[in-house]
Amino acid sequence: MMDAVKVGVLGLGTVGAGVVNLLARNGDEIARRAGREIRVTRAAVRNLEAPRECATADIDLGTDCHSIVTDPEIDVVLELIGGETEAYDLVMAAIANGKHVVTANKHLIALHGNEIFAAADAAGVVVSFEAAVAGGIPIIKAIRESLAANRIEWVAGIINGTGNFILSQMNFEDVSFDEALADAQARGFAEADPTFDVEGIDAAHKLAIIGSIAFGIPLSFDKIVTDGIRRISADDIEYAAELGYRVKHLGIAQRQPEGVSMRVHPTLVSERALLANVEGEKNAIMVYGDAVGATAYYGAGAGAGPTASSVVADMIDTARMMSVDPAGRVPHLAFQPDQITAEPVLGSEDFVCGHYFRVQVADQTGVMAEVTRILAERAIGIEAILQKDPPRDDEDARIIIVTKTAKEATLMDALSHIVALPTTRDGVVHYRVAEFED
Ligand SMILES: NC(=O)c1ccc[n+]([C@@H]2O[C@H](COP(=O)([O-])OP(=O)(O)OC[C@H]3O[C@@H](n4cnc5c(N)ncnc54)[C@H](O)[C@@H]3O)[C@@H](O)[C@H]2O)c1
Ligand SMILES: N[C@@H](CCO)C(=O)O
Ligand code: NA
Repeated sequence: MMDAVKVGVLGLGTVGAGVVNLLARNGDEIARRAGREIRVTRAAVRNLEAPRECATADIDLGTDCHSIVTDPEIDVVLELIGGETEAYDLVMAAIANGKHVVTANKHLIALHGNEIFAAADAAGVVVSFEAAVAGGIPIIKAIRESLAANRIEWVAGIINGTGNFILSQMNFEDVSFDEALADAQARGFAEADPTFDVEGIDAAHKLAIIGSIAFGIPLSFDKIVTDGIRRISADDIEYAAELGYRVKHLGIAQRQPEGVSMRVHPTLVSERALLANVEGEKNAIMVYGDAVGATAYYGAGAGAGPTASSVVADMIDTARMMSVDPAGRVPHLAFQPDQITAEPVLGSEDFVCGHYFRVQVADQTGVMAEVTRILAERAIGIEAILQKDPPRDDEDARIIIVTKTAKEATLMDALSHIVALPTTRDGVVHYRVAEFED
């Protein structure tokens, strides 16, 4: 066997400790797969006295990340400190020093990946990031390699475990949003700053990576339409259920007639669809390729073991292709770097999908006819209608409508006219609807 691959780890928290433990447990078998031992020789931590979830007796432990990324003895750097600025400086320094890098940091890759991969290509090193999207689910490898023969039409998934956990708790356990979030934090799924989970930012980081490797476009985090789960009400979850839908928080990257749409938002999904039935902190992603059709990937999107599973798989890949001519390696963003082309990324006004909306109106004859006339004038078809009494008010009625596919700008124009009717009492609640072929 060849010499051991020497690994320096930055950050020994949940994922870092998970990696050390996994290598300790399965190291022999991993070496049989990789063709050489993968050995963590150094690690940098913030506080040497803090308790660790892994054994460190065989690791040279220090507090200076920079001395690891510049150490001539280190072959591969694992960036597991998280965050944006410091991680960026360390990863760029590691690349400049000829190190291969493995990271679980979606924030870093989504915002700085274009620059990081260009630097890595120029230096002849590899930066791997399977753990950054959907933790233990091998979705990067699936899209980048296994589906490489396809023109990918769309990818849709539950890619934030915390958000899905909160929605499931609200749905089945009848707990409040804040209780469910506190539970997710206690269980260790939530980001250090949980607004990243709740506002959809974490999912948008992951979707930027998915969209890029699916369509061969640059990472475009700033163009993703992003909406979180805070505004989802128990009433709408109930009305949606009556109409045969579940409200899920999805990331969707889709080819549309005028470009690609990339969006993260609460979405009504048919209760029969696979994605509607993914509960708790689990992640699931569907990828539709023109040759293969719809494919689905399900599993743990977070946690020490699942995330370490992807980090170590990337280390095995790295160990195998360290000796391979860089031109023969799998490109970072799935397409050859000179073949990545910027396609128009659509704004929400250009999205074409079904829509759910709820509006409160005076409970009088003719009001429903007015609302449906406004939709018909714009050729917006109706899929389903529900009328409900609002809580604590018997003079009003709530109208809930699910439309057929319509351009969002057209729907918004209709809603502005509906809001302007003298019989409309209250603002409009609006969600997008998706139908996925399983
Ligand atoms: N935990 C998960 O389930 C999960 C899943 C997928 C991806 N990730 C990503 O993996 C990365 C690590 O996440 P985590 O959950 O292990 O976080 P964590 O907070 O448990 O661990 C990070 C560790 O890095 C240390 N650290 C921070 N700055 C440092 C520095 N300058 N020098 C030395 N040590 C430093 C912290 O003290 C901490 O122990 C993040 O990018 C995260 O988004 C985590
Ligand atoms: N906070 C993230 C962790 C995994 O990326 C989630 O809940 O999915
Ligand atoms: Na993954």
